Amino acid sequence: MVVPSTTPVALSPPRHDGVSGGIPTVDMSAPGGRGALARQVARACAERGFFRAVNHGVAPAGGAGARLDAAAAAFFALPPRDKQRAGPPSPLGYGCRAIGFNGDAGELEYLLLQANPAAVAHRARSIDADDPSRFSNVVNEYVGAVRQLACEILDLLGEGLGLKDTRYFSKLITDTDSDSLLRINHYPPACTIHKLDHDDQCKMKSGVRTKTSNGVNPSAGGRIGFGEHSDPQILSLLRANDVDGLQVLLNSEGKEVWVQVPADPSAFFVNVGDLLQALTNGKLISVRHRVIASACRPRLSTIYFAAPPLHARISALPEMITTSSPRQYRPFTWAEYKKTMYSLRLSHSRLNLYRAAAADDNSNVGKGEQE
Ligand SMILES: C=C1C[C@]23C[C@@]1(O)CC[C@H]2[C@@]12CC[C@H](O)[C@@](C)(C(=O)O1)[C@H]2[C@@H]3C(=O)O
Ligand SMILES: O=C(O)CCC(=O)C(=O)O
Ligand SMILES: [Fe+2]
Repeated sequence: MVVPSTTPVALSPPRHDGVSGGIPTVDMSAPGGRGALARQVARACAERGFFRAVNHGVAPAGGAGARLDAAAAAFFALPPRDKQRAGPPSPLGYGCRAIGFNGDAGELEYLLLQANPAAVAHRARSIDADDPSRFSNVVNEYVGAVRQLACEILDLLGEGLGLKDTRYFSKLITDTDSDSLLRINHYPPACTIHKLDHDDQCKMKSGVRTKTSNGVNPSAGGRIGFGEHSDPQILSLLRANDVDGLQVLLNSEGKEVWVQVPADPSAFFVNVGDLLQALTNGKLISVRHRVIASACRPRLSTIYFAAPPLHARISALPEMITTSSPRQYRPFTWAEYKKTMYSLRLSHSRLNLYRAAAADDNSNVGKGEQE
């Protein structure tokens, strides 16, 4: 059962195996050898669907990450009218408060970009009109670095799971037609004076109306920055500044509890997406997470969503299917899954619509079923 509260559980002290407060930490440069690292990554993704990657070698201080953060901060500091030129989100582009097409909303503004150079160059024209290549160079540099880390983690997973083709997952996301995204979220401070600024900013836009979202009452203790959901893609890599807000839904002694993820600007937070859960026949779990944006300072986060090409067939790998672990999901394409996901609310457990047992009855798939 989901604890119906925005108050997360307290953290417990670190365990000997790198798990602190239920959140595993993986040292990507640990000396223990590749086999041990692969097992650690696979274990974290199987037990939690989530881990904190440290010493990853990407975006060290002053590097690609810092340059992207500076470009993003400069964009979000622009007057509302200038930002609106990069919106409304289609779903790509600049968005303010409204998330997706079905009435979800959060206390944030964002840029959502297709993570390939041609698409970034095109979008940059409306994001940095003075010098579009300045913005696209910074984004492309970051995407190149973070994609490399995503591939490394996916290869470790391939090894840790004992796949015949250990590079199966990483090949999906390096295909030239890969449908990966980069999202930059800016959560304004929750303090009243700034909140008014943000209200003004969002009023400028198209007058999008939103239904109450996510089934969570923000007055129960926090402002919903980004409502509860799982990420639909293969793997997500998140980096944020030093402002807390991210929470993950973890299982603790048979109960589901929201756990606060302490901010760590030097780390990447890695989470398993729906497609990886389907490809591993449910062995790895697509973790549900959300952002409670109650801090008095702005939170800036950047998420790389590693995805396959639209035509990729998502079917559990043979090694993941055994007599004791029969096929859980029917095969589908990423294009088919995307269509379903855009017809649903943010919090929907959309992968359940593809359960093998439910496959004979496809009446709910892609028809905008609401929870
Ligand atoms: C409400 C929605 C927004 C979303 C598409 C969806 O219909 C359901 C999934 C949402 C999500 C969550 C993770 C990522 O932030 C995102 C870009 C994605 O791929 O799926 C968003 C979508 C979005 O904001 O467009
Ligand atoms: O902004 C964050 O910290 C997380 C947002 C998120 O989960 C998402 O954009 O999918
Ligand atoms: Fe997410």
